[in-house]
Amino acid sequence: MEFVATAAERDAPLVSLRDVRFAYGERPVLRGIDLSVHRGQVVAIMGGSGCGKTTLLRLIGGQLKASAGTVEVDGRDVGGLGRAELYAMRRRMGMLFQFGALFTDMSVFDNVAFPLREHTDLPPSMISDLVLMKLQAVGLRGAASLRPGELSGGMARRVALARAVALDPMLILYDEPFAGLDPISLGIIGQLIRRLNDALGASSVMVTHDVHESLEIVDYIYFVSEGRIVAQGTPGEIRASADPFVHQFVNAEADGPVPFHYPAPSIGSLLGAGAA
Ligand SMILES: Nc1ncnc2c1ncn2[C@@H]1O[C@H](COP(=O)(O)OP(=O)(O)OP(=O)(O)O)[C@@H](O)[C@H]1O
Repeated sequence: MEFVATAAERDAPLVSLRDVRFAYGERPVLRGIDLSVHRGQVVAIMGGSGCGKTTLLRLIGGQLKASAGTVEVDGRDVGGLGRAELYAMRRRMGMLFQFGALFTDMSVFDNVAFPLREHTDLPPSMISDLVLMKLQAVGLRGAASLRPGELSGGMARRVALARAVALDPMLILYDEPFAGLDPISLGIIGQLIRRLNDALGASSVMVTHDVHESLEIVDYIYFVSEGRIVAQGTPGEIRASADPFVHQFVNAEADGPVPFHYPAPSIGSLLGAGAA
């Protein structure tokens, strides 16, 4: 039977988090997150170190389960999926992990072919065509036979991008896609993230510290602090915002609402503790 999406289903967000809470053991990390990613959008999640951004991506990707609240992707409650359903859902998600994490003992070609070989029964000739198309899309068709060790950091990130979109995902999750890149590579990766998203008709969620690059390419930004969304808006709204949080991020200020120190007892109490 042919499945025809209703207008309401087409307009519903592809990703929807409602009052999501999560703790590692006793330690609460997310304290009630509401967030939506509409179809076709590229959305950035920003926040200080350790505020729970990667945890949010893992919840959307189904690697973690929320302690409370719901995480829906394409109308399905990710936390309620069985193993086989989750596997099928993940096949429709592309993931770019921190620093790309290519397989160093495989060629560029084999790295990009990996998800196709894992998840499909396509014949080698078709896999080859698809891999070369993805490498062409990131400008690296000529580098197919190289090993990751022979690539610059920016090139390696582009290969990781090609691998993340090898299966034409509906949703692409990026964890710090700009980390460690020089300014030119950073611009190239930003443009590729936008272009691949639009060419594939996908949606993207990107965890990043890079506010300036993000403002150039995303449709919407969420700022997370202490487990909550503290600010959100389109790039235009963020640029015009007088919110102290947003201001601290946009201007890369060390002092502001985002604490510099990991929570700890006062140094005075610790220094005094050893005194006789
Ligand atoms: N497996 C784990 N077990 C226990 N605590 C964890 C685990 N993973 C992360 N944490 C803690 O949960 C908090 C949120 O971690 P998370 O990686 O989501 O933050 P982040 O915002 O992505 O940080 P960064 O920007 O520094 O990568 C951190 O304080 C971290 O120490």
